[in-house]
Amino acid sequence: MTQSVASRPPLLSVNVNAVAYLRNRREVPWPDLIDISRAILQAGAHGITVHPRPDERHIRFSDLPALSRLIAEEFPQAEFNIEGYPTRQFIDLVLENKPHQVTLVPDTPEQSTSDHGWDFAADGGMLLPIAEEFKAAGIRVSYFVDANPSDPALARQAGADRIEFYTGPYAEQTTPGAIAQELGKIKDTADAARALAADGKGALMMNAGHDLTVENLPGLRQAIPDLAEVSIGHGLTADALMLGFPEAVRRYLRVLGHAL
Ligand SMILES: CC(=O)[C@@H](O)[C@H](O)COP(=O)(O)O
Ligand SMILES: NCC(=O)COP(=O)(O)O
Repeated sequence: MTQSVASRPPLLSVNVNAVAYLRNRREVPWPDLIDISRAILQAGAHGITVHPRPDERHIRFSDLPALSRLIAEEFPQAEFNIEGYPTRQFIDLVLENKPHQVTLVPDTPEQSTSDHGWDFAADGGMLLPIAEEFKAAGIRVSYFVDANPSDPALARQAGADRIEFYTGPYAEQTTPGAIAQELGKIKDTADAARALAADGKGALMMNAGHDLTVENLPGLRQAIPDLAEVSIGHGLTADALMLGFPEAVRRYLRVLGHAL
């Protein structure tokens, strides 16, 4: 995962929360999170994302060691990304399971899904020592952000290696004007992130995720040609119910511009 980003399409990290959610409907071990993650990576996805929540309604804390082992032992080129709100319990869980990347998300425990990025003016001071703790353990730190041009600089001050655009507001638009307006905000924020390269600390790389689909990915790619990575769960899993995971992964890889 060390290639220059400008030279290649965004990497695809598949969020397997929805698979765990389905498994948890019953006291049975299927669908098997590890078998499905293996199939996703064998089909060419570049990584696996999980977002354990405090109530363990989908990913259980006990899922993390086996996922971490799967990637380390069978797919050493792939990336493991753990997302979540940095309580002490979450921080320790991440440090124990050593993902390549942690994505810090400002979700409260009762939220049904993620619906906003960080307010760095309020939370930046709390986040910086947490980012430093992860970085000292060799874990890259990404922050979930809204499309707001003042946020990349604040994210960097809070210790970000990367930002992840919260793409929900773009994905939910249905008219060309509203879509263009959201993409305009994303482009302006991406410009602000790129401009930080001039500060001598290197570029702040950009990820994106939330409600991305084969339909809305092309617009996002045009807005951020140097997007490093997308994490996709709900839409890809919905497609996989029709196509199977390997074919759904290949479909997303093609849309992202990867040659298969
Ligand atoms: C940060 C983000 O947008 C995703 O992680 C999303 O929150 C997935 O979580 P759920 O699967 O619980 O909706
Ligand atoms: N980081 C965003 C993510 O993992 C995917 O979320 P979604 O595709 O399930 O909305």
